[in-house]
Amino acid sequence: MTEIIDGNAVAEDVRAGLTDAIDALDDAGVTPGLATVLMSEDPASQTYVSMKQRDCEEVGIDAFDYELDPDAPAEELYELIDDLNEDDSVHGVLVQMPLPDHVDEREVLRRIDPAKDVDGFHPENVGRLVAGNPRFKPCTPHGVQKLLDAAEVDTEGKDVVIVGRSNIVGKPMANLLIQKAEGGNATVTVCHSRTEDLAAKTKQADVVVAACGVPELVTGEMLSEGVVVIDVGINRVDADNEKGYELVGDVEYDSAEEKASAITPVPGGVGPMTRAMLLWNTVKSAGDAAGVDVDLP
Ligand SMILES: Nc1nc2c(c(=O)[nH]1)N[C@@H](CN(C=O)c1ccc(C(=O)N[C@@H](CCC(=O)O)C(=O)O)cc1)CN2
Repeated sequence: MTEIIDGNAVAEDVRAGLTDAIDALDDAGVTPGLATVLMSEDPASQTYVSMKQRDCEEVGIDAFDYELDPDAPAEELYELIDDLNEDDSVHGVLVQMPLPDHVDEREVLRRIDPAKDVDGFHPENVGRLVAGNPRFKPCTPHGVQKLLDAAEVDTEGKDVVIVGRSNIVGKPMANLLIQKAEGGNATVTVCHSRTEDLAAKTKQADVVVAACGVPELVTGEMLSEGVVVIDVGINRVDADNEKGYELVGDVEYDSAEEKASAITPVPGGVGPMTRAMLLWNTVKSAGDAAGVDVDLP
């Protein structure tokens, strides 16, 4: 029997577990605040940002929403970040990716105060993660860790194959999984578009994390019996329904499920965890700023 790892349920547990920390901060006169910055008309990005704002309101985090015209000069975004860095009611600054081509993503990430970088993308925070001393774990890989814990998947000594080498998922995921403390003690292989014979790599894996952004790239044929499959992909593909699209992962679900001992669905797998861990990081940031020792789930 394959276990379907329910990301909505695990995310709900994380949100419920944050209540004590938010109450403790409230007792200290602090309300955690998250600023989201959207500079895109991409419908998926707009959906994710509204979901993040709704999540904040649900748990008692102040959501400050900023939308910039995608054609606005990059300086407008840089100045907004500078202002948010100075604002004491803001504990987390999130700039939704991807950004328009004329904006220098590296400059944006460098500009965010590392103490408010709840995405964990600032070079200082990337360095801390690689060194095994993370301030903020990036939300998606952190969410994947929580899903593995919830499904009681122990990665210690296991072969984990990550398909995808993005800065948002593949690279930080690999760094977390190889670590001892709060990591996974796993043997990690990172595959990408130039990997020769991808199936040979995925077939020898105990756990496959698919995060390449290619719809249904990983099929059951490429997996071994009993594998744990974590599907990070969320691709909108054209469909003859009301929305005009459906969401599919980077894994071909039906064939993979036949082989897997546990698998995450799309939607309802990793996506909700990305959002839950953003709340987690924002509450941590507020605690750090206020010098309040909060108990995080
Ligand atoms: N600044 C950031 N930008 C982006 C990140 C990020 O972590 N920080 N990650 C991705 C997308 N992402 C977060 O913004 C994200 C993706 C998916 C979901 C989600 O809840 N998905 C739902 C389905 C939602 C839908 O109906 O479309 C699910 O999988 O069940 C949340 C966040 C890129 N940018």
